[in-house]
Amino acid sequence: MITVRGLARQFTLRGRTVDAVKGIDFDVAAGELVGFLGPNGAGKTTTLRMLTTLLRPTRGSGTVAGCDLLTDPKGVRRKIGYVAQGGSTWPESKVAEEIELQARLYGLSKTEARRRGALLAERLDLSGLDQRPAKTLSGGQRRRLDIALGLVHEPELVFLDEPTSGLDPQSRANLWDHVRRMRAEQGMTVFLTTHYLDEADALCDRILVTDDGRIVAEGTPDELKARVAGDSITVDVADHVTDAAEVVRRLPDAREVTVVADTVRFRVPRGDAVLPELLRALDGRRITMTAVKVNRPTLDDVFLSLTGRSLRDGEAPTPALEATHAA
Ligand SMILES: Nc1ncnc2c1ncn2[C@@H]1O[C@H](COP(=O)(O)OP(=O)(O)OP(=O)(O)O)[C@@H](O)[C@H]1O
Repeated sequence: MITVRGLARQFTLRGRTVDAVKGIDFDVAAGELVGFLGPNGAGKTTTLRMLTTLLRPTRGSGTVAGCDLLTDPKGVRRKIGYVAQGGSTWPESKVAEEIELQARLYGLSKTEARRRGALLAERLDLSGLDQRPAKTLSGGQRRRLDIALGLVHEPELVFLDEPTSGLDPQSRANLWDHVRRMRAEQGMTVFLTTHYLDEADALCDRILVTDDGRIVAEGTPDELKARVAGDSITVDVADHVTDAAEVVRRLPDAREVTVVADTVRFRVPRGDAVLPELLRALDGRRITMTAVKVNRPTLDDVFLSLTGRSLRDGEAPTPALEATHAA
């Protein structure tokens, strides 16, 4: 459904060149729900804008829904749906009017526009709201209306840019249910961008992990997590964090030791087995531990082990201690 080779985009702003996307390759099969996961500025929106023909690539090639990105952009646009970050509703228009108008813009008859509007409203839980002006909807309802507008012409492939950005946890989970159901009922292919780890984990069949304009890993959430062998341990200390990191580095099989503020993080094959020795060693150096946590691998660990940075909070580890291996 999507094939992309060497896709790149450069911007020039006030004499400065930014390589937003640095030559990426990937494929998406029909019916897949694929997530493009990465931190702010990784190049997700730029990639999406190229795939939806809103932005011309500087280099590379691709086909989207069977049409060539460079030579047949109109063909691509006819076959896809695109739900942008900001949405595109008129604040004063009523929900049903908005959906029907969008359907009419795609050339559907009045009757067909009404039929599809009613169907989408029902599928996206908007039926009771069809006479409400868009400006009175909640954030979650608004996003569902945006999705309805992107699906009105029954595309075989839909692009969602950060679909749950700014929503509260309950509305996000609710939107995931809707996306899953729409995909199952309509057999659509879905390609979405997100910087939420839980969203990628819960929703996507496959994830492309991106950073700084490149794809750094891809796989199912489980495959990606399986790459990061072992548990992650986080130790908070009251003081002497550098000494605590030294203690950790001497533990058998400890790796990826990083320090942020008063916290030492590292990875070992079995977290529970190493704790007694860790406690003894810290005690021996008179270092006061204030908290300790043992976690199974997450997608954030995958990102951390690939890039040395956390996707969750953008924090940078202390460079001197980055990825230090046990002596
Ligand atoms: N029109 C533009 N002119 C100059 N630089 C741009 C332009 N659009 C994007 N960039 C730069 O390209 C890089 C990638 O931006 P992009 O918006 O694609 O990232 P993103 O992963 O979607 O981030 P976010 O999650 O914040 O939306 C950033 O450094 C951004 O500042």
